[in-house]
Amino acid sequence: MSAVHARVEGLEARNLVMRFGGLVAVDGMSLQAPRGRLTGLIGPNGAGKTTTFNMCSGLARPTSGTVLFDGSDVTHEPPHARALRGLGRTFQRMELFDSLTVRENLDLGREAGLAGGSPWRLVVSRPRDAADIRRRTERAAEVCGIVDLLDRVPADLSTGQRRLVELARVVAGEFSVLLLDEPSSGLDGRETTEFGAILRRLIVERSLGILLVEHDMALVMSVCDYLYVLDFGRPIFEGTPAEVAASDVVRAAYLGADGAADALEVLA
Ligand SMILES: Nc1ncnc2c1ncn2[C@@H]1O[C@H](COP(=O)(O)OP(=O)(O)OP(=O)(O)O)[C@@H](O)[C@H]1O
Repeated sequence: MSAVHARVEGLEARNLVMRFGGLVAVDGMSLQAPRGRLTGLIGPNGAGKTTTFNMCSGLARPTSGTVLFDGSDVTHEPPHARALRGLGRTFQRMELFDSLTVRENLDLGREAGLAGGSPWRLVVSRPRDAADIRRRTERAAEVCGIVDLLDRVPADLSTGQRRLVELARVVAGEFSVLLLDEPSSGLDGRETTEFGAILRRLIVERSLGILLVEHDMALVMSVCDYLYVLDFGRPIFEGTPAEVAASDVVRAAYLGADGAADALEVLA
């Protein structure tokens, strides 16, 4: 049987399978994370979200299945090659450089992208590059609301501020699609709301695509346009947050009665 697929501007995964020895961690996952849409990937602990994420970023090679970026097959490309195409990611554990200032951390987001094109550009940087980096760092700091933190060092910042720096660094990289792995972990309620507003701004003002793996259901339900739900490695549901919150399948596997009621309340 042959299916005709329309080209997706952004990230697409088709029928991903990942086996670890006898364990099938992901079993037939397909998803789309196009530009201009905030896409969520949710499910219980151990459902296969991070593994799916790693196959999308290139950190893990699927046992079978295909990953496409802007319509090109990137399944066999390493993460840096995908980054050059416009795919950026953050990690569950923050990886900021505490001895550098926030500005220098943000600069690295863009410098890494430029150097990826040619290693010589790290050694012999052009004046044009320096101006480009400064401009992008400042734009990213602005959209993430951290302009006043640029001269501080991450070691002196709160978890919430560090999360914003981490987001700003990947935004400075000027990627077209961002993979965000539990970006709100460690944030309090107010910080999570602010974080969600920034993600929406990136979607609306910059037309980025975002694929978000996140356990905070209030955040997921309030900011995502579309959700995929995994359970025991299998895709069990996809749809808008309202459809997910109303789904009996998702309620049984993941949200529970209380979680589904909370989700519907967030959406009301
Ligand atoms: N490198 C690995 N080797 C063996 N098993 C693994 C490996 N990575 C993940 N797994 C297993 O694959 C399954 C899916 O794990 P994964 O981390 O993708 O789930 P998750 O949905 O991200 O979970 P969480 O919400 O707890 O982060 C789990 O059973 C996990 O133990």
